[in-house]
Amino acid sequence: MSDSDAPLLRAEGLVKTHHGEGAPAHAVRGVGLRVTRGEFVAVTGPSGAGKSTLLHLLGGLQRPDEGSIWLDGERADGWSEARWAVERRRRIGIVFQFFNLVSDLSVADNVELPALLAGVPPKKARAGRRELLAELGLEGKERSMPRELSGGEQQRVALARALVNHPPLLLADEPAGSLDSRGTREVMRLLSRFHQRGQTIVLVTHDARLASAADRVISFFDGRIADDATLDAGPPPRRAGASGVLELRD
Ligand SMILES: Nc1ncnc2c1ncn2[C@@H]1O[C@H](COP(=O)(O)OP(=O)(O)OP(=O)(O)O)[C@@H](O)[C@H]1O
Repeated sequence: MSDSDAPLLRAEGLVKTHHGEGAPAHAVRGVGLRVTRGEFVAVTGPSGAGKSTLLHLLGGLQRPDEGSIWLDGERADGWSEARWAVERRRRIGIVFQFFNLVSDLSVADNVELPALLAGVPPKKARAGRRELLAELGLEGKERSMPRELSGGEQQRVALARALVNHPPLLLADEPAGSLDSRGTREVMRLLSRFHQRGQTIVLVTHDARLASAADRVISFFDGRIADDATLDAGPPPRRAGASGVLELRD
């Protein structure tokens, strides 16, 4: 159930300690966060600060030791694995640094899969996949396998897969972390474009340039929020072209 007055995402008092082989890693040490609909929030900070752990908690990929998470006003931290899996198909799209595409499925099948798993009729899933891949400049690559694509192309496929069910929330974990500067610019441009259309985004990155695409930057340090700043709005996100018609800014 959706509560339109609630922030799209809210977390309170999140704590997560990893117990590996060495000393416990106190990755997230008491974090509260609210993300409203339409925001583009970047979480930046040095390596090991706990950014990815935070994102994994917000997407239900890891469980907090303490604290609570609400999605659309609904308490989410008690959800089962199965429920989180359903919600990651419907309401939370995620992109990762290393794309995590299914290597033995074609580009088309990778993108269609979450739609089919969510119960979208095959014809509609196909149409959604076609539209997104065309929009992302991948219409000629539908039958390709992920290994036949460049890193930048694979990340665009991953973005299409994350957005095929039109989730209100997109989480991105270092989406340009394994790309060259051209790929990074492309990811930045695409995230900005989807944000301009109203997509809510939480982006984890240590790349200040990528973070500058966001309208709010949270600095994460040693498992805590050190700073939370709304950036200048800058130029308006849409401008009138020569025809007077509003165009997306690239
Ligand atoms: N699965 C895990 N098991 C044990 N320790 C972990 C695990 N995941 C993360 N850590 C530790 O938790 C701390 C925070 O890691 P995390 O990956 O969240 O930081 P980060 O800010 O995303 O770093 P980076 O920018 O390098 O990805 C680090 O000390 C890391 O070594």
